[in-house]
Amino acid sequence: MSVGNNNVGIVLTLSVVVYVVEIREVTFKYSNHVGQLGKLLFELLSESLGLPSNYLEEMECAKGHALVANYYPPCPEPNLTLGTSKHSDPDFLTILVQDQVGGLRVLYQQHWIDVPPVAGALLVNIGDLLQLMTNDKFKSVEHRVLANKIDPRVSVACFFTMHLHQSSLLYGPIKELLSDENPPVYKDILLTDFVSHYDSKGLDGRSALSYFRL
Ligand SMILES: O=C(O)CCC(=O)C(=O)O
Ligand SMILES: [Fe+2]
Repeated sequence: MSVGNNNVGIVLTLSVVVYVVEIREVTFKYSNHVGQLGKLLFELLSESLGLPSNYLEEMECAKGHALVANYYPPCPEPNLTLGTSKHSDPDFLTILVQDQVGGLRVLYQQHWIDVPPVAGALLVNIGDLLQLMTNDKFKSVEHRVLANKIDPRVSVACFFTMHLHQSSLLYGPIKELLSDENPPVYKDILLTDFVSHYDSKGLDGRSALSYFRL
């Protein structure tokens, strides 16, 4: 190999390293910001339930989050490919940023409704665990993603979840929300119960929550 080629090799390697470091920094910053936003949302959600504003944070709902980047290659026949199949998120809350391509749909009254991308907007989904804690007051929406015929699509989901942490807390319908008219419809569970059921069930299109109904 000539000296010239070596130089090109070194420049390319350096560019890749700089690029990877930049991606790491951007990801780290985004993770911090979205984590703060999650904390604020849990405060507002606690208040909207008539609970002290730190209630959901005390329940460790904001303690852990995981970022997942999704890439959907284009497909000439979107109906013949999976995209993301029907599911509800197995977490407390999800904050999603999607690009301008579209394809996300939510199930509302047995109909699939498009969620059109709005520039600069974040999308917030209630997850299964918050549905369980609120005794069905908040709903973990079922959704899916169709691939686009022409354009690739990218989204980044931030899942507020304790899947990656150990927690000995019990999660069940919040006692302060229960009454004779609103008895608990779910068992109290450990997060490990939820995670092992979710993992063993697989992506079969059915909610993991029904397993924990009383
Ligand atoms: O790509 C999207 O818009 C949503 C992806 C999703 O539902 C998920 O990762 O749980
Ligand atoms: Fe999802």
